[in-house]
Amino acid sequence: IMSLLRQWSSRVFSVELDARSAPFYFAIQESHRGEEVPRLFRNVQKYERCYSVFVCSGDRIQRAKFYWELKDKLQRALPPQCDFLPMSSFLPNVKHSLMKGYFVKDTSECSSSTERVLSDFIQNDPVLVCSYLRGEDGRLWTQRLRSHAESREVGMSQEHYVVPSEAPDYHPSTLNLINSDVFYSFEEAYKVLEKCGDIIPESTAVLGLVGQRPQARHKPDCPVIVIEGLDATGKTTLTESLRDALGATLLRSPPQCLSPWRARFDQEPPLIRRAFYALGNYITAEQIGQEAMQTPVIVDRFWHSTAAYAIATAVNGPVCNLPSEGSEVYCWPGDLLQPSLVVLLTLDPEERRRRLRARGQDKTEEEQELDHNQIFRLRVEEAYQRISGPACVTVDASPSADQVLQQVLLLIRGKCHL
Ligand SMILES: Nc1ncnc2c1ncn2[C@@H]1O[C@H](COP(=O)(O)OP(=O)(O)O)[C@@H](O)[C@H]1O
Ligand SMILES: Nc1ccn([C@H]2C[C@H](O)[C@@H](COP(=O)(O)OP(=O)(O)O)O2)c(=O)n1
Repeated sequence: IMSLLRQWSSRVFSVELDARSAPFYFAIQESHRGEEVPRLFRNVQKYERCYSVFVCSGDRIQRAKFYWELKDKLQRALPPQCDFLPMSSFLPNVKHSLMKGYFVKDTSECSSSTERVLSDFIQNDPVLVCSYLRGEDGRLWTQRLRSHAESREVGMSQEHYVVPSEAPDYHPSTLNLINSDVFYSFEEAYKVLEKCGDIIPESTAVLGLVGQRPQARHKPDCPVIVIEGLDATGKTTLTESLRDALGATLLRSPPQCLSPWRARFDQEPPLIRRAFYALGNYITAEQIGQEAMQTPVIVDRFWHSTAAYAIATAVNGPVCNLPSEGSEVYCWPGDLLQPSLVVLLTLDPEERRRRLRARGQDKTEEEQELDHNQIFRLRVEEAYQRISGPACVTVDASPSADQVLQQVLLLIRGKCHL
């Protein structure tokens, strides 16, 4: 926390207004050089007060857990007139420098209850709280940092001016992706679940199924074909037909043996949830290695799904916020079995919705969000297509099931000499 406070004034702050617009960026500095007030603050009404709350200490599991619960905690404790916007603090373009929090706009008539709640948070929780204060002339804004450690930190109780800042080259939410949202080795994912043992007892059972480390990666004897795509694009239909047409073995990721724990890990923050899915791929890889000694193997979802959903969830806003094409974020893990072919089924949103309705099944929360949030769906699809080593081959899934099957069989025969 001390080193964090030392570099506080080099940090940039961003506040997300909604999924479609660019965030507001601002910085803080000791003296004012006549800069304009950032737009975020120009919109603040006279009677509103603003704060930000960041999670600042604990190990990374504790920080992830605390941030995951923070909005609910704040919402329960603060007056109902408070609005919350997702906020970040980061060192521009410096990996792993992202801290997450919330920007709170308080429109209640009296500030005392909000102040009391925030003081309690500062005393009892691993948070840093900033208050934003409007200067006498109504134009300048200052940020005052308050934390449990403040009394011990010289200089941090002083106020800093809030000034506009340019958008960084990399969207802040891309800074912490590696080994927090997407895992590039068995070891990194394993470590996360190992550290969760005391707070999530189910982790131990999962680690028991995973084994110690993946077998040395060797090229399977028979072709391994992965089918990817959003929910209801026709993966189940196609993978079952491929199994029958090729006399293949059908596997899926996460594997069947993890299904008792999937719902449990779906409730956890991304760090833990994504580590669970990453380990699922290594279990499936083990099964693929076994089966592909005898028959071709068809796999329903694999690493493309794990990485694409993780990246698209971690990065907010329009597709241009994603890490650019060619970024290391899209590279296949060095220790994970590589399929011979990955097919991505795509479908226009209207037809996908029709198939979802026709199936009439319950959807995962994330899939419901896909329905509501067109931009999220676009991010997932774009991330799918940026992953390399192996890259996916896109197939339009709107023709009849048999036509899609024939098209994919052609691809397989071309690529895998079956
Ligand atoms: N090519 C297709 N044309 C029309 N309907 C399809 C096609 N493929 C699948 N379906 C139907 O769409 C729904 C979703 O397909 P499914 O294979 O379960 O998708 P997923 O496994 O990707 O979620 C099912 O009701 C299925 O019968
Ligand atoms: N190999 C996999 C498979 C799924 N996931 C994650 C990605 C999404 O959060 C969900 C999507 O799973 P969902 O159950 O909706 O998909 P299906 O209905 O099985 O097609 O699972 C993953 O991370 N890695």
